Amino acid sequence: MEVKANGPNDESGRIPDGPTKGRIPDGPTNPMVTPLLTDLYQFTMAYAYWKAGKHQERAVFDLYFRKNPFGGEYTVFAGLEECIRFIANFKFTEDEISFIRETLPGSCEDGFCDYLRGLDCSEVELYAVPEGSVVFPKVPLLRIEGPIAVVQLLETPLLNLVNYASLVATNAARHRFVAGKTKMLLEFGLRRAQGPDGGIGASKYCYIGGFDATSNVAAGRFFGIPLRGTHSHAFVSSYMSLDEIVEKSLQSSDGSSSCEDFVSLVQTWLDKIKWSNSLRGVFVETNQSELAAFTSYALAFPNNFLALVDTYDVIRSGIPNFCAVALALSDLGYKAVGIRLDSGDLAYLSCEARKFFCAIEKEFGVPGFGKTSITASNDLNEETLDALNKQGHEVDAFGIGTYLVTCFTQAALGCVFKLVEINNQPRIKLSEDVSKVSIPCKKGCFRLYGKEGYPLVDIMTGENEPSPKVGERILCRHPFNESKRAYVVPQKVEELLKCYWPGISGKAREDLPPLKEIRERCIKQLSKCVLII
Ligand SMILES: Nc1ncnc2c1ncn2[C@@H]1O[C@H](COP(=O)(O)OP(=O)(O)OP(=O)(O)O)[C@@H](O)[C@H]1O
Ligand SMILES: O=P(O)(O)OC[C@H]1O[C@H](OP(=O)(O)OP(=O)(O)O)[C@H](O)[C@@H]1O
Ligand SMILES: O=C(O)c1cccnc1
Ligand SMILES: [Mg+2]
Repeated sequence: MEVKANGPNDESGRIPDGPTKGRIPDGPTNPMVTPLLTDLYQFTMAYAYWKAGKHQERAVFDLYFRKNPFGGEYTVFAGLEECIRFIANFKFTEDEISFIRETLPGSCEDGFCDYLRGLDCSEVELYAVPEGSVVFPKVPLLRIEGPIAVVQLLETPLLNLVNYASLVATNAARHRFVAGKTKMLLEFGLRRAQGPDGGIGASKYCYIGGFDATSNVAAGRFFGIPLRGTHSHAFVSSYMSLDEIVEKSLQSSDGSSSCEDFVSLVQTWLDKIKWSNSLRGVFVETNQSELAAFTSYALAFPNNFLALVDTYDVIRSGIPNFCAVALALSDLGYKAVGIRLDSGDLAYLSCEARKFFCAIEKEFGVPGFGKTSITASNDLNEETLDALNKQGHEVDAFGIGTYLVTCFTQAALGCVFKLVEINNQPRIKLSEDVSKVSIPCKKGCFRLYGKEGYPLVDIMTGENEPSPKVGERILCRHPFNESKRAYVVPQKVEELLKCYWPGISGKAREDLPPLKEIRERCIKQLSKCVLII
């Protein structure tokens, strides 16, 4: 079979949405993902297998995790597309083979280099749970079967591609759960992420986990994730006074007229607000450099005016200044987007901002002004979101960075890759810690659904055991806890492991869906699971 070298199929170099049926998937998104992105011991074992003439023995490995992260009850599986891109394009370059020859401790026979030269994943079969699925401990996310030496080489990269992806997608899903369905969630983590791949991966997998958009421009381009952003404190503090604004004219939104001095219009509005019945006394003099920054930003983006209002004083300066600019825009037919709060008591300030907006709507008869959007950011995480909910707040969108992308509360998911069968013989890894004992045999994995269409339980069966059947009672036993067992009569049985890489077996291959579909799967599954947790 023909296997393509790393790199996208698309000649423009763009990463397309997802490979179509029958086509060799493009190479990994990150060009550092090569056959050398593995641990040295995979190569020493591969060499020893080869030397012993054992390398072609057919092995089955399961990739799974042992415990849900963040002390939670579920995990979102992510990273599959990158795994398939990797194995579909698995091929050593001459340079890589030379490096391995020099690197292996002691001697490395030429025959092994010839073996590596001819190696690809055509004899490998990879079955997986669809990406974006809600998954549970011990049930394989991937089942990889093939000649033991090559599958051994895949262990580390597959774990690398699945572990963080699933962890951060789960973290995103948890933030979504606390924030609620109606809030806009923005991933702002690139500056705090663990390097470029951590940043790109976080943006992609937080989107799968239910975030709406990212500030990461590269991720927007690679994956088509919606891009959103505001501006920073630097933009505000870079201005000194309104005199700095030289080009003051602004056309109305329908192009029918032009305001020659938008700055004066803003000042007039600020005065009107200051002396209005309902807002008189709320503020005295606002910060004029902040007003200059807002005015200037509005002149640049009259259709997308969003202001960061906490550089000096949110209530006495930021909000009145924002409203003056927004009302001036409104005179010209534009609708301001909203504000961002990045410090202080976000619950209190968001409520005060909402009151101010509602007062403006009433006072000046601007329909919809009370609903002006409020974005909050600054070290947000599950706990702070929960605290804000409990206090009551008026935030419409949350921008979340550090805690989300670094998975601050749990460093790794802890997926493992275990040999469960070789030459059709089961294999087990024993441990004093019973939760670490591997579950032997090549398995079938099924999700059983109840009457209302809700998932009840995931069950693993030996490959040669009969599969669960709709309407037939089946005993489901916990693998390590004898007392946990239940009879289930499934109303629907879903086979969890699907063939994503058939090698040369001739089996049908599942399509890799576009990112949006993966995200929809995740959101749909979580809406069913979280109800019953
Ligand atoms: N009402 C609230 N309830 C619970 N946590 C909140 C609330 N408002 C803000 N927070 C959180 O409290 C923390 C405040 O942090 P910190 O004191 O470092 O920031 P700040 O002083 O407001 O802003 P900065 O230092 O960035 O100017 C942040 O994690 C923020 O998300
Ligand atoms: O707080 P996070 O969840 O990581 O979200 C991203 C943060 O990045 C930006 O500012 P930055 O933190 O760089 O500067 P600041 O702390 O002065 O706001 C932004 O204003 C957020 O505060
Ligand atoms: O656009 C923003 O407001 C933004 C982007 C990244 C980090 N903090 C904020
Ligand atoms: Mg910050």
